[in-house]
Amino acid sequence: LIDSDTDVGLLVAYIYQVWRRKSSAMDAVTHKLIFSPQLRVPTAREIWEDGSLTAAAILGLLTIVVLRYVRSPWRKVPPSPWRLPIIGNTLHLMDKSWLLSSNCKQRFGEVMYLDAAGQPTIVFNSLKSAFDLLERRASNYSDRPRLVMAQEILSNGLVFALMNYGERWRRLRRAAHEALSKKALRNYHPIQTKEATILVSSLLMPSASLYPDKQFQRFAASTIMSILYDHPTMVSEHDETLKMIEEYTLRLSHSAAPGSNLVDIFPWMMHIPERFAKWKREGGRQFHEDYAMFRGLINRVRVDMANGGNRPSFSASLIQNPERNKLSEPEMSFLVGLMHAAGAETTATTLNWWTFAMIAYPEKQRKAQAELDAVVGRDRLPTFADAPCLPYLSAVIKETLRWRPVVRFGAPHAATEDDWYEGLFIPKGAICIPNTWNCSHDRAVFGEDADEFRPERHLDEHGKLLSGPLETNQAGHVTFGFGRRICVGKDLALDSLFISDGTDTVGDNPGACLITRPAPYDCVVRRRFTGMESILEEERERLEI
Ligand code: HEM
Repeated sequence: LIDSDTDVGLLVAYIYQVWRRKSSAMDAVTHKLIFSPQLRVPTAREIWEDGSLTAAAILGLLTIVVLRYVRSPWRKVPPSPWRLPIIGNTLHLMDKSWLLSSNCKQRFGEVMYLDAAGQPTIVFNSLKSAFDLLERRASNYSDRPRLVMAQEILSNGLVFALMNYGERWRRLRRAAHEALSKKALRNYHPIQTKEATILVSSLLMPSASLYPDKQFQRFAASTIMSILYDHPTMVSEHDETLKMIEEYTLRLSHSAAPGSNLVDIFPWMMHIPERFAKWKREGGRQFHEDYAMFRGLINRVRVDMANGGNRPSFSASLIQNPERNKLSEPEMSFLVGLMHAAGAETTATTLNWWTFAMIAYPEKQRKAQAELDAVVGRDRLPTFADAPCLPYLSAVIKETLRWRPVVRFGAPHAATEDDWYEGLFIPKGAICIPNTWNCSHDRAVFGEDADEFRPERHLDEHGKLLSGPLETNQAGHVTFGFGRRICVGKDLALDSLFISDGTDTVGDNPGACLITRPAPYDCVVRRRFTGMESILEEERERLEI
């Protein structure tokens, strides 16, 4: 009979009454509630007039409150900084440099709790905690938090990366996974090789900017557009299609940023009729425009295929398997469109950090060049076939991704059910954010020199690339996220990074930065040996650039 805090409270009140042997009214209450629901419940007036009954009621209520407090799992949420009324820890969440500081981890530990205006939020500050939950208990941590503006209004629920964990996400993930499988990726190697040749040529041009970011942006955007839509190589960043897609990417990332829309803080605003909410009308109009753009791009591939074109592309592989993928037209259009948003900027910024690392650690640059000279020689450009023989270069890429992860905080996951981790309570619906920076600089995993750029940490004593835990999420690939929501374009990104590495770079180190992209730095790109131009020229002719 006694199976809740209320029952215990009632029992305490009843015992008190029996002890006082006074009130028959209290007997009536307990009898009614526990034994015989037909009995009459005393009125509030009767309780009020019977002094000892009032005392019993207060005692019962106090018992319930104390029990609820003592037993509440919320007392066991992870350590948390002080909170302000109403907004809770919102200011802490917005202070990214504080979240990234070692002070934050030292004070609040590996798993930290923040209350974002009533929304429970968990930050994972160590690789172990992020891995234990987001990866090992992935079935409970693969959902995404609700983003009303970015997902519901601007995208009609179609942004795959923001989708709730469920049937639709699974269907889209399977389709994306197949179109980006290792086998499918081989089809894109010629595109990546061609783009890498253009990149190296443009970096070596005397007019090239001192800060190579523009070239990296063009390379990444053009590569991904060719892979997605078989789009012709983009010679400049002023390409019209590219501009439209980049505007979409910007809109999506702005609208998904925390605190940028009132409707995300007060989701009830979603019920305001459109005629009173301009933001809703504008969002709906924008959705239709974006859909028309993405649909138009896919239709171009369809027309090309109907005319006998058989060049591989991400869109073509989705179009070819309509039965298997079971994707509707809007699902397909937004899935392909998202791939650009997710893959272009991330790849370009990683290349920028790679250049920065080569400048800051010239001895590592020399080592990678020595490996290239030994394996590839000086009379041709490296190819994908060389990759297995270039472990040091692969380690350099892994280390770049670890040392300066382009996304300092991984995409937020959400807990589907209440959970316990090492005695700490993680409530259902909590937003779970991996602090990628802290995870990839975790001294418990990477040692005391975690802040150093040291590609050797990914190699064994014979210079071979380590497999096992290092090959999985435990090291270089933390930057790609965790569990079932891990980046679906990871292998494609690694291929693009591999084929575009390997130029000679010197310059000034502006010091470590906290922001995602390095601050502009001076950099000179120069050829390492004579004859380089003619090799590039031959390659350009072969690839018909
Ligand atoms: C260096 C390059 C890249 C980095 C650092 C990166 C990083 C990430 C991260 C951190 C996530 C979130 C994972 C999580 O929720 O735990 C993610 C998800 C995703 N990435 Fe990437 N990414 C890169 C390149 C790419 C490329 C080239 C593509 C597409 C061709 C891509 C497509 C996606 C998609 C679609 C998702 C959403 C997955 C889902 O929610 O199920 N990414 N990426």
